[in-house]
Amino acid sequence: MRRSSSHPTNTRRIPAPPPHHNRPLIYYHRSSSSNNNNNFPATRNAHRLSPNFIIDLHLDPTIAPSNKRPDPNIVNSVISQCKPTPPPDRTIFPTTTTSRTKLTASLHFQEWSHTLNFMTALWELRLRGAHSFTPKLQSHILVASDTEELKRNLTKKFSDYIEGFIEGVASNVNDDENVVGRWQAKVSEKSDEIAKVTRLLKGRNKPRNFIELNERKKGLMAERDLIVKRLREFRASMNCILKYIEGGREKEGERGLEVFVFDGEIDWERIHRLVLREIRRLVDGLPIYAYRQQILEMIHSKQVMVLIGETGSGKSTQLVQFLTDSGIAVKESIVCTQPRKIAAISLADRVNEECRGCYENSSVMSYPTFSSTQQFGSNVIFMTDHCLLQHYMSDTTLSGISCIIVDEAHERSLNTDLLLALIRGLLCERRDLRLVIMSATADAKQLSDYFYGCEIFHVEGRNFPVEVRYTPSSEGTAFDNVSPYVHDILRTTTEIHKQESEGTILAFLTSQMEVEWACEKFDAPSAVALALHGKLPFEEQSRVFQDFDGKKKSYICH
Ligand SMILES: Nc1ncnc2c1ncn2[C@@H]1O[C@H](COP(=O)(O)OP(=O)(O)OP(=O)(O)O)[C@@H](O)[C@H]1O
Repeated sequence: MRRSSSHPTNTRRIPAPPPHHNRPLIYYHRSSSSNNNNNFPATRNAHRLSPNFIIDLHLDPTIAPSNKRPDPNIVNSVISQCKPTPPPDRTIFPTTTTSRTKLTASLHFQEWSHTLNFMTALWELRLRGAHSFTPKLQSHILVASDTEELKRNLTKKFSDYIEGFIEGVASNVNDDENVVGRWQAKVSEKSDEIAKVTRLLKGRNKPRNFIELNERKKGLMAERDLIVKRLREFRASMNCILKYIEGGREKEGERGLEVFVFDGEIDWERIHRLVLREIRRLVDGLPIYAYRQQILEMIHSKQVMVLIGETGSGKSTQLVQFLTDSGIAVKESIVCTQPRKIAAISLADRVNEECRGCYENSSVMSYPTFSSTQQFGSNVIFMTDHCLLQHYMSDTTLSGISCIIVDEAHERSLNTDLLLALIRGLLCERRDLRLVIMSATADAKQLSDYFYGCEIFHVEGRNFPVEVRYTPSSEGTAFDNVSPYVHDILRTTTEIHKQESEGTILAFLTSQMEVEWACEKFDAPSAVALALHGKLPFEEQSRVFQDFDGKKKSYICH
């Protein structure tokens, strides 16, 4: 039978804890140079007890800048919100924060029941968005049933939280978080519109109106289908997490390929990050998200596939994450090649940002240039196709790689084509190696024919309204040694910046000289012009990602 809150079997029992305080006692760790090297103020030593349990509160260093000492008031406010749970016997704030994960405070307890309540309350508050600390338990008295009890409590909290999202009811999530509810409302809205258009189609229409209405209906149905698919993906992922934390419980319906493969003890911090990333994916609504399970099923069952999706559909940033989550990179790396260094670096940065806390540190890397010392130790590596070719030269089996994604295949550069030809030869030798050829516009049939008639998967994209504006050309011939059209582009770019309060402009010119001239002449107080062409050194190219005091940007490209 479950024993009461104390631990009668504890032979190291120390003096009884002080009565519970209304407010926690607060101590600061002293530096090691202090005369009193026991870390507690001498006057308080009477209260000092070796704690049976410690809850360390860690803060993600990416949330709190590393040079800033955590504010004790924030911790105290969190502690006060954990009421009616008894507060810790002692709270200690470290004075230095050098670790990668910031230790913000240590909460000391003597009683297991108080520790359990506190841990549960802390996680509940975090799930409600009240704080960003990760509570980590240190137990000086190891009792197996304690661990089980804590796991049961946290499983219940997390299950309620996740089920709140799945159902799309705001019982456990607030209105802002009720993203499923909002998308479901959108599905109903689209269905109503479809019904309205269907009624109009049944009436008398001129042929032109009929065609327009029919097109509108098709568009609405495609939009609704995409939302329904995204919701299905979201539920599949949430069910997968639920199944894991609840120890293999099958959820009714919606069984498909496991989108997450879990291993070992539950890491609650990671689970929370995964849930938050799924919510973000649902909110962002990238088209590829709607096809995640279909794509994964194809990649897991076939060795090669061609993936075609419109620009911005999420191919480069999402596919590597889907594959990592589904377990393809457990032992070996997924390599995604890019034709340009800047793309390899910026994609790695972006993916790292999106999946912060979902994988181990250094799980996503970029190798923009080749080095013979490079290892395939990360889950995902973005590299230039040239870099992968160099690796092939030193190891023609490409050991350490489980999946190669050749991105931007339509560019058909010498490196890309050579790489594809070499991988084609390797596929017969390494039956475990998978290849995905990705592009927005490549000739999919040609690529499929070359790769033994492999499957082609199309990701239907989102359409955005495009407004075409014609600018009357400047009269006369070239002046200032540049063509009149460059003056026109400069004038139009400046005008758009004056009219629009936000947004970035991409302008394409035909030579490096024109780009440099345009950047020099660009003059709009609220914006900066940044050159982007292949001959720029990498540091200069990277300027496009910098922030210029919140000013809008124009990328003048060649
Ligand atoms: N560095 C970034 N900063 C902000 N948003 C980004 C960044 N990179 C990508 N995104 C967002 O992610 C979305 C998907 O980008 P991604 O590169 O995965 O698309 P894609 O289908 O590979 O496009 P393309 O065919 O042009 O390579 C973009 O529409 C954009 O909203």
